Amino acid sequence: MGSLKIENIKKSFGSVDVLKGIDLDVTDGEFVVFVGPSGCGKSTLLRIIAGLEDSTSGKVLIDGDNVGNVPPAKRGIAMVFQTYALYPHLTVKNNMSLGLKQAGEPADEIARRVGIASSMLSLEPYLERRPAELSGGQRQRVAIGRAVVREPKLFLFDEPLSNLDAALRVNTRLEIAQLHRRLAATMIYVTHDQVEAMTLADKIVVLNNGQIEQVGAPMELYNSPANEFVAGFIGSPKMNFIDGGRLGEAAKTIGVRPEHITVDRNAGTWKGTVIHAEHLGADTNLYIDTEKAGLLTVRIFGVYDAEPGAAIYATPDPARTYRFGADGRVIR
Ligand SMILES: Nc1ncnc2c1ncn2[C@@H]1O[C@H](COP(=O)(O)OP(=O)(O)OP(=O)(O)O)[C@@H](O)[C@H]1O
Repeated sequence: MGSLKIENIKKSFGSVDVLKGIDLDVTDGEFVVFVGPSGCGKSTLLRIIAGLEDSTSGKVLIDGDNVGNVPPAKRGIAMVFQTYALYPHLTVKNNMSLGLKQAGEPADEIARRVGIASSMLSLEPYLERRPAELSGGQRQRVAIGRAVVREPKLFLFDEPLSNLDAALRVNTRLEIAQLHRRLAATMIYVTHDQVEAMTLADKIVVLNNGQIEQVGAPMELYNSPANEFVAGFIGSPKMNFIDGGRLGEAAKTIGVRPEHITVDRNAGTWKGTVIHAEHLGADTNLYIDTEKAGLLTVRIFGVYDAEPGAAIYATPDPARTYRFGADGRVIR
């Protein structure tokens, strides 16, 4: 079991309110990702769940028990950090077993759990190596393995992939997704990378400035963002925001994603000029300066040849256009 409930968690550092009342329910087995811009309070919230930081007020309940006075080691959680935090003088095997030895687990049980974890994470060839003899991706797998052997109620990941290069990030992301499926464990994962959030999460919690902006399944946030912040944060390239006044609309802002605009050389809604084309192979990102709607990013599937300076028309899909009020909330 590994359910988590967070009730009205607030945290201030001196006069700075870093978390302003967070409520959240995580059910057993769920993969929940905290995402948000730098400094929004993601790591602080994770550290409060782990017990590494005290909240100023509010409650954390794990499997229904208030863990306010329970030290980190007794909360049934295992945490994986960005920096791996491995012991440099211990072998991979001993890095993974140390916590269990300290907890007094019998040797055969330790061997069994290390065996399972190292096979799951393809670490068998490296068990006798020290961290310095491993690549960054392998080190992070050891750190994850060390968490797995503890069989925790809750896994907490604090930006575990951010020190890896792009290719390794994709591989390790896949491994974490598979691990979640195999263990059916509850995982809480912090990242500022919205692609990681979209691909891993059952449920995404979008944080901004110490508050939750929206909680929902990845496609729910993509299709039905509650407000301008979430609309702009989820999706890449970012949603285009156009001043409603420019378009003669009552809404303060009109939003349309780059992939929901089509282009044509001869006719369309907004006449403009190609500023730049980015050829990504599978898609093309076009930057178009339009008279009516200003600068737009348009994502076209496939190759699209467009010379800077060429005249072009952009047409938004009216069914995929969002309207936001002065308070930033979506108008339905
Ligand atoms: N010990 C501390 N003392 C004072 N301020 C702190 C402390 N720890 C964090 N903060 C501040 O709290 C805010 C939230 O920090 P936190 O690390 O939770 O953000 P984050 O969303 O995880 O950011 P990042 O993505 O950059 O890691 C920041 O403004 C940070 O400067």
